[in-house]
Amino acid sequence: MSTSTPPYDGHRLRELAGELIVNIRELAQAGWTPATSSNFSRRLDDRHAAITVSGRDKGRLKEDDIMVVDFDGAAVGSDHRPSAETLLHTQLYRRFAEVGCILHTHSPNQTVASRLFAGAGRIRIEGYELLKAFAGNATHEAAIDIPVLPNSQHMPTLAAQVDALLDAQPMWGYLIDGHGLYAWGRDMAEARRHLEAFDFLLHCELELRRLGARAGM
Ligand SMILES: CSC[C@@H](O)[C@@H](O)C(=O)COP(=O)(O)O
Ligand SMILES: [Zn+2]
Repeated sequence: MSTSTPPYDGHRLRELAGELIVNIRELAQAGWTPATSSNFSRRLDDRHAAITVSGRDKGRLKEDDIMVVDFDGAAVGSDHRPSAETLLHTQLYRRFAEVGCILHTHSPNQTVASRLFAGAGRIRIEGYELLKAFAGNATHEAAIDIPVLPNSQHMPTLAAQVDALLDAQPMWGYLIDGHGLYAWGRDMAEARRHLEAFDFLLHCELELRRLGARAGM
Protein backbone atom coordinates (compact mmCIF):
# COMPACT_ATOMS: atom_id res chain seq x y z
CA MET A 1 0.00 0.00 0.00
CA SER A 2 1.37 3.40 -0.98
CA THR A 3 1.71 5.96 1.82
CA SER A 4 2.53 8.89 -0.47
CA THR A 5 0.09 11.80 -0.58
CA PRO A 6 -1.85 11.95 -3.88
CA PRO A 7 -1.50 15.17 -5.94
CA TYR A 8 -5.23 15.90 -5.54
CA ASP A 9 -7.77 16.33 -2.74
CA GLY A 10 -8.81 12.80 -1.69
CA HIS A 11 -11.85 14.06 0.23
CA ARG A 12 -13.13 15.89 -2.86
CA LEU A 13 -12.53 12.75 -4.95
CA ARG A 14 -14.72 10.66 -2.63
CA GLU A 15 -17.44 13.33 -2.76
CA LEU A 16 -17.40 13.40 -6.57
CA ALA A 17 -17.25 9.60 -6.81
CA GLY A 18 -20.38 9.35 -4.65
CA GLU A 19 -22.21 11.88 -6.78
CA LEU A 20 -21.13 10.13 -10.00
CA ILE A 21 -22.21 6.69 -8.77
CA VAL A 22 -25.71 7.85 -7.77
CA ASN A 23 -26.31 9.72 -11.04
CA ILE A 24 -24.85 6.99 -13.25
CA ARG A 25 -27.01 4.35 -11.55
CA GLU A 26 -30.11 6.41 -12.38
CA LEU A 27 -29.03 6.75 -16.01
CA ALA A 28 -28.36 3.00 -16.17
CA GLN A 29 -31.83 2.29 -14.74
CA ALA A 30 -33.28 4.43 -17.53
CA GLY A 31 -31.60 2.08 -20.04
CA TRP A 32 -29.08 4.63 -21.27
CA THR A 33 -25.90 2.61 -20.54
CA PRO A 34 -26.49 -0.85 -22.08
CA ALA A 35 -23.86 -3.60 -21.94
CA THR A 36 -21.21 -1.64 -19.94
CA SER A 37 -21.30 1.23 -22.47
CA SER A 38 -21.05 4.93 -21.57
CA ASN A 39 -18.54 6.90 -19.51
CA PHE A 40 -18.68 9.77 -17.06
CA SER A 41 -16.37 12.26 -15.40
CA ARG A 42 -16.09 15.25 -13.05
CA ARG A 43 -13.37 17.90 -12.90
CA LEU A 44 -11.41 17.35 -9.71
CA ASP A 45 -9.12 20.39 -9.96
CA ASP A 46 -7.28 22.30 -12.69
CA ARG A 47 -5.13 19.26 -13.62
CA HIS A 48 -7.19 16.18 -12.73
CA ALA A 49 -10.54 14.55 -13.43
CA ALA A 50 -12.42 11.70 -11.74
CA ILE A 51 -13.56 9.27 -14.47
CA THR A 52 -15.13 5.82 -14.78
CA VAL A 53 -12.85 2.79 -15.10
CA SER A 54 -13.10 1.17 -18.55
CA GLY A 55 -15.52 -1.69 -19.14
CA ARG A 56 -17.42 -1.61 -15.82
CA ASP A 57 -21.16 -2.24 -15.53
CA LYS A 58 -22.40 1.33 -15.13
CA GLY A 59 -25.46 0.24 -13.16
CA ARG A 60 -23.34 -1.32 -10.39
CA LEU A 61 -20.45 1.07 -9.88
CA LYS A 62 -18.58 1.20 -6.58
CA GLU A 63 -16.06 3.77 -5.37
CA ASP A 64 -13.21 1.65 -6.80
CA ASP A 65 -14.77 2.02 -10.29
CA ILE A 66 -14.01 5.76 -10.27
CA MET A 67 -10.36 6.70 -10.81
CA VAL A 68 -8.25 9.81 -11.37
CA VAL A 69 -6.58 10.87 -14.62
CA ASP A 70 -4.55 13.95 -15.43
CA PHE A 71 -5.47 16.08 -18.43
CA ASP A 72 -3.05 14.04 -20.59
CA GLY A 73 -5.26 11.04 -19.84
CA ALA A 74 -2.67 9.27 -17.67
CA ALA A 75 -3.92 7.31 -14.63
CA VAL A 76 -2.92 8.94 -11.33
CA GLY A 77 -2.56 6.71 -8.26
CA SER A 78 -4.42 3.76 -9.83
CA ASP A 79 -3.59 0.54 -11.72
CA HIS A 80 -6.98 0.55 -13.43
CA ARG A 81 -7.49 1.44 -17.09
CA PRO A 82 -9.48 4.66 -17.51
CA SER A 83 -12.33 4.86 -20.01
CA ALA A 84 -11.26 4.11 -23.58
CA GLU A 85 -12.73 7.54 -24.46
CA THR A 86 -10.83 9.53 -21.80
CA LEU A 87 -9.44 11.91 -24.43
CA LEU A 88 -12.98 13.10 -25.27
CA HIS A 89 -13.30 14.17 -21.63
CA THR A 90 -9.87 15.68 -21.05
CA GLN A 91 -10.02 17.75 -24.24
CA LEU A 92 -13.06 19.60 -22.83
CA TYR A 93 -11.55 20.08 -19.35
CA ARG A 94 -8.39 21.45 -20.94
CA ARG A 95 -10.23 23.78 -23.28
CA PHE A 96 -12.94 25.18 -20.97
CA ALA A 97 -12.14 25.97 -17.34
CA GLU A 98 -15.88 26.19 -16.62
CA VAL A 99 -16.66 22.61 -17.72
CA GLY A 100 -17.05 20.55 -14.55
CA CYS A 101 -18.92 17.42 -15.63
CA ILE A 102 -19.11 15.29 -18.80
CA LEU A 103 -21.74 12.58 -19.37
CA HIS A 104 -21.61 10.11 -22.28
CA THR A 105 -24.52 7.71 -22.81
CA HIS A 106 -25.82 5.24 -25.44
CA SER A 107 -29.61 5.60 -25.15
CA PRO A 108 -31.85 4.24 -27.93
CA ASN A 109 -33.00 7.79 -28.87
CA GLN A 110 -29.42 9.01 -29.12
CA THR A 111 -28.26 6.02 -31.13
CA VAL A 112 -31.19 5.92 -33.57
CA ALA A 113 -31.07 9.69 -34.14
CA SER A 114 -27.33 9.53 -34.78
CA ARG A 115 -27.93 6.95 -37.53
CA LEU A 116 -30.79 8.86 -39.10
CA PHE A 117 -28.97 12.22 -39.24
CA ALA A 118 -25.39 11.07 -39.85
CA GLY A 119 -25.68 11.93 -43.56
CA ALA A 120 -26.70 15.52 -42.78
CA GLY A 121 -24.00 15.79 -40.12
CA ARG A 122 -26.36 17.64 -37.75
CA ILE A 123 -29.87 17.78 -36.33
CA ARG A 124 -31.59 21.15 -36.28
CA ILE A 125 -33.77 21.61 -33.18
CA GLU A 126 -36.11 24.59 -33.05
CA GLY A 127 -39.41 25.73 -31.58
CA TYR A 128 -39.30 23.68 -28.37
CA GLU A 129 -39.84 25.18 -24.92
CA LEU A 130 -37.24 22.72 -23.66
CA LEU A 131 -34.52 24.58 -25.56
CA LYS A 132 -34.47 26.80 -22.47
CA ALA A 133 -32.92 23.89 -20.56
CA PHE A 134 -29.60 24.71 -22.25
CA ALA A 135 -27.54 27.28 -20.37
CA GLY A 136 -27.63 30.60 -22.23
CA ASN A 137 -30.95 29.98 -24.03
CA ALA A 138 -33.77 32.22 -22.76
CA THR A 139 -36.48 31.40 -25.29
CA HIS A 140 -38.11 28.63 -27.30
CA GLU A 141 -37.42 30.77 -30.36
CA ALA A 142 -33.77 29.77 -30.21
CA ALA A 143 -32.51 27.07 -32.56
CA ILE A 144 -29.62 24.70 -32.00
CA ASP A 145 -27.76 22.29 -34.24
CA ILE A 146 -26.68 19.02 -32.64
CA PRO A 147 -23.63 17.89 -34.60
CA VAL A 148 -23.31 14.22 -35.63
CA LEU A 149 -19.72 13.05 -36.04
CA PRO A 150 -18.60 9.90 -37.87
CA ASN A 151 -17.61 7.21 -35.37
CA SER A 152 -14.00 6.12 -34.95
CA GLN A 153 -12.07 3.88 -32.57
CA HIS A 154 -9.16 6.33 -32.92
CA MET A 155 -9.78 8.90 -30.20
CA PRO A 156 -7.38 11.56 -31.58
CA THR A 157 -9.44 11.55 -34.81
CA LEU A 158 -12.68 12.07 -32.89
CA ALA A 159 -11.11 14.69 -30.62
CA ALA A 160 -9.82 16.65 -33.64
CA GLN A 161 -13.37 16.68 -35.10
CA VAL A 162 -14.77 17.92 -31.79
CA ASP A 163 -12.14 20.66 -31.60
CA ALA A 164 -13.04 21.83 -35.11
CA LEU A 165 -16.73 22.00 -34.11
CA LEU A 166 -15.93 23.93 -30.96
CA ASP A 167 -13.89 26.42 -33.02
CA ALA A 168 -16.99 27.03 -35.15
CA GLN A 169 -19.83 27.15 -32.60
CA PRO A 170 -20.60 27.09 -28.89
CA MET A 171 -22.34 23.85 -27.89
CA TRP A 172 -23.25 21.66 -24.92
CA GLY A 173 -23.04 18.30 -26.67
CA TYR A 174 -22.69 16.23 -29.82
CA LEU A 175 -23.67 12.86 -31.23
CA ILE A 176 -21.39 10.20 -32.69
CA ASP A 177 -22.90 8.10 -35.49
CA GLY A 178 -24.15 4.69 -34.32
CA HIS A 179 -22.60 5.36 -30.94
CA GLY A 180 -24.19 7.87 -28.56
CA LEU A 181 -24.18 11.34 -27.07
CA TYR A 182 -21.63 13.47 -25.22
CA ALA A 183 -23.10 16.26 -23.06
CA TRP A 184 -21.48 18.49 -20.49
CA GLY A 185 -22.06 21.33 -18.06
CA ARG A 186 -20.52 23.33 -15.26
CA ASP A 187 -21.57 20.76 -12.66
CA MET A 188 -23.50 17.48 -12.44
CA ALA A 189 -26.90 19.16 -12.24
CA GLU A 190 -26.30 21.23 -15.37
CA ALA A 191 -24.72 18.37 -17.34
CA ARG A 192 -27.67 16.11 -16.47
CA ARG A 193 -30.16 18.78 -17.45
CA HIS A 194 -28.42 19.12 -20.81
CA LEU A 195 -28.21 15.34 -21.30
CA GLU A 196 -31.91 14.86 -20.52
CA ALA A 197 -32.91 17.81 -22.73
CA PHE A 198 -30.92 16.40 -25.66
CA ASP A 199 -32.50 12.99 -25.23
CA PHE A 200 -36.04 14.38 -24.95
CA LEU A 201 -35.62 16.60 -28.02
CA LEU A 202 -34.14 13.73 -30.04
CA HIS A 203 -37.08 11.56 -28.97
CA CYS A 204 -39.52 14.25 -30.21
CA GLU A 205 -37.74 14.55 -33.56
CA LEU A 206 -37.82 10.76 -34.03
CA GLU A 207 -41.51 10.60 -33.08
CA LEU A 208 -42.37 13.40 -35.52
CA ARG A 209 -40.72 11.47 -38.32
CA ARG A 210 -42.56 8.26 -37.40
CA LEU A 211 -45.90 10.10 -37.34
CA GLY A 212 -45.06 11.97 -40.55
CA ALA A 213 -44.23 8.72 -42.28
CA ARG A 214 -47.56 7.25 -41.17
CA ALA A 215 -49.56 10.39 -42.14
CA GLY A 216 -47.98 10.27 -45.58
CA MET A 217 -49.09 6.68 -46.22
C1 LIG B 1 -19.40 -1.72 -24.56
S1 LIG B 1 -19.27 -0.92 -26.10
C2 LIG B 1 -19.07 0.82 -25.69
C3 LIG B 1 -17.64 1.28 -25.61
O1 LIG B 1 -16.95 0.91 -26.79
C4 LIG B 1 -17.57 2.78 -25.43
O2 LIG B 1 -18.21 3.45 -26.47
C5 LIG B 1 -18.14 3.22 -24.14
O3 LIG B 1 -19.01 4.06 -24.09
C6 LIG B 1 -17.61 2.66 -22.87
O4 LIG B 1 -16.23 2.50 -22.88
P1 LIG B 1 -15.41 2.54 -21.52
O5 LIG B 1 -14.01 2.16 -21.90
O6 LIG B 1 -16.07 1.57 -20.57
O7 LIG B 1 -15.54 3.95 -21.00
ZN1 LIG C 1 -19.42 5.14 -25.93
